[in-house]
Amino acid sequence: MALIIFDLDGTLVDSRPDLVRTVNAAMSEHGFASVGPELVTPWVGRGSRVLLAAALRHHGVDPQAPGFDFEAAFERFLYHYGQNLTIDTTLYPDVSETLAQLGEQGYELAVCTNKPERFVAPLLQHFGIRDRFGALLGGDSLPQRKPDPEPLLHLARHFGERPERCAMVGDSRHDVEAARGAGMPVAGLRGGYGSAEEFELHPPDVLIDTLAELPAWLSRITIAA
Ligand SMILES: O=C(O)COP(=O)(O)O
Ligand SMILES: [Mg+2]
Repeated sequence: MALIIFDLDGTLVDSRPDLVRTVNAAMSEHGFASVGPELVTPWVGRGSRVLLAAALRHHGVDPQAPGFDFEAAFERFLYHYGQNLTIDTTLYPDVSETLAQLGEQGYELAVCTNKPERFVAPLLQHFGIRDRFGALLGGDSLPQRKPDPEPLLHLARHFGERPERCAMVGDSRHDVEAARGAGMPVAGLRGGYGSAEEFELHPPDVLIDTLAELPAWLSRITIAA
């Protein structure tokens, strides 16, 4: 048995439109105008606090300024996040089929995302793929989050697997860095939220354009179920 760990945003789902909605709804409470996906996308990937802080900085607010109540702003941000979770978010092509195929092949599957934990199961449930995964980790589930390797190592321990018998699949450098730190092979999905240059600087073991390419890669490396 082997474990495949999936990133969520930019890997299983394209949540960009709803993340833009969330940012804009939260910023409108501070009186700021809407911004587009080209600005918001690079802010995503290191968790919601980093996303909110980037949005505030863009609008000229120092999130660490002594007079600014970041925790209150974050609570409102999470409220809007929950309200805008599945409006325009889509499942990427081939995701359902590939997860089903990998499950049938005997792989354990898990999600490791920097998205807040409370939104992970509802989002997967919305697309009917929640039950494919034996474990879900969000960005606030542990003290560490990607690119720290600990969440991946935590999942490996949870399933009783050695890291070299696990694999990571993600769309950003944070996924590659976390996998490298954990000693796990990693597949990089092109076309997610990470830029092409990111994968040049942080190359995964394989670059794929769709999850449908995963089973062939997995059968080539040594973690075969
Ligand atoms: O919420 C984020 O920062 C990104 O989440 P991801 O780790 O699923 O890409
Ligand atoms: Mg991602």
